[in-house]
Amino acid sequence: MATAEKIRFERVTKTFTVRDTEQKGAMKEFTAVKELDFNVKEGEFVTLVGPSGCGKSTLLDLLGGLTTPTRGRILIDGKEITGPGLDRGTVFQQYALFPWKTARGNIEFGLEAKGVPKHERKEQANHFLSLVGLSDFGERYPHELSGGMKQRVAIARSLAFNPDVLLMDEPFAALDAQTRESLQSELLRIWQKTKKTIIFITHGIDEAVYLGERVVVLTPNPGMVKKIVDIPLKNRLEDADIRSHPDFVKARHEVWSLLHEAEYLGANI
Ligand SMILES: Nc1ncnc2c1ncn2[C@@H]1O[C@H](COP(=O)(O)OP(=O)(O)OP(=O)(O)O)[C@@H](O)[C@H]1O
Repeated sequence: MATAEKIRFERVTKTFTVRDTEQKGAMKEFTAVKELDFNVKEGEFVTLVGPSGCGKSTLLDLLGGLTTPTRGRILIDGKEITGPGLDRGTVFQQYALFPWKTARGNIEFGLEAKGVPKHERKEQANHFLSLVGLSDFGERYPHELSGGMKQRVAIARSLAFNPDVLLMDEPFAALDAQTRESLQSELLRIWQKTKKTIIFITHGIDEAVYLGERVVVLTPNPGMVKKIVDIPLKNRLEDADIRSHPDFVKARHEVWSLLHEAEYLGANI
């Protein structure tokens, strides 16, 4: 069971300078996320939901070290994030694979950059191809793979870097419903095997509840933590129809209700 603290958001606020549409030529401050203050435990799977524009990607950029907080700080293992690092891997909605490299080549690329010798690269690529169920597809190029397979390669590539934390930005949003469901359970399986800490952004309430041990619900404009909902679901993988289980239905309803409170009126969920 997860115990040690892995990530800590300390009153994190991010503002952007934007054009003031009411005053020609003037600029103003726009607060994307405000006073985020919560912790993620080592090995925990946390999902984040909120309406469009509530700052989910901003939060992930901050975690990835691509931008820095305007106020507050984010700590990983007690150390402040000051930039990108191999301790964090990101999987995006678009597969971002190199089209000129095979599935295996895409996975090996990160290992090569890390200076892993050739024979070890091959072994590790085999391991990760098998982990994502693509042992027979290593020599295929991205255009020869389905959307779900491409996303599996992207996950394998991120895992090959052996990051402590996996950041996932709506990774299954572009997939059809059936492929999405099968990748969700595959991701749970991978998480159980690898024990990574996962931060997963989604628009899907079902997805958030199915995957997350906790769901962080964000408010729109600015993005603040509305509530962190515990999802005490057991047997997610063993129960083929877990989404019909009363505990799932109850948790789903709680998140749904939060996202339909007054401040979300007019927001695009
Ligand atoms: N570089 C930037 N400059 C100015 N404003 C920005 C910048 N990046 C993001 N924003 C604004 O910050 C807010 C949060 O954006 P962000 O992309 O994080 O939202 P999101 O929750 O990921 O949205 P979606 O669910 O639609 O992907 C938005 O209002 C966006 O316009």
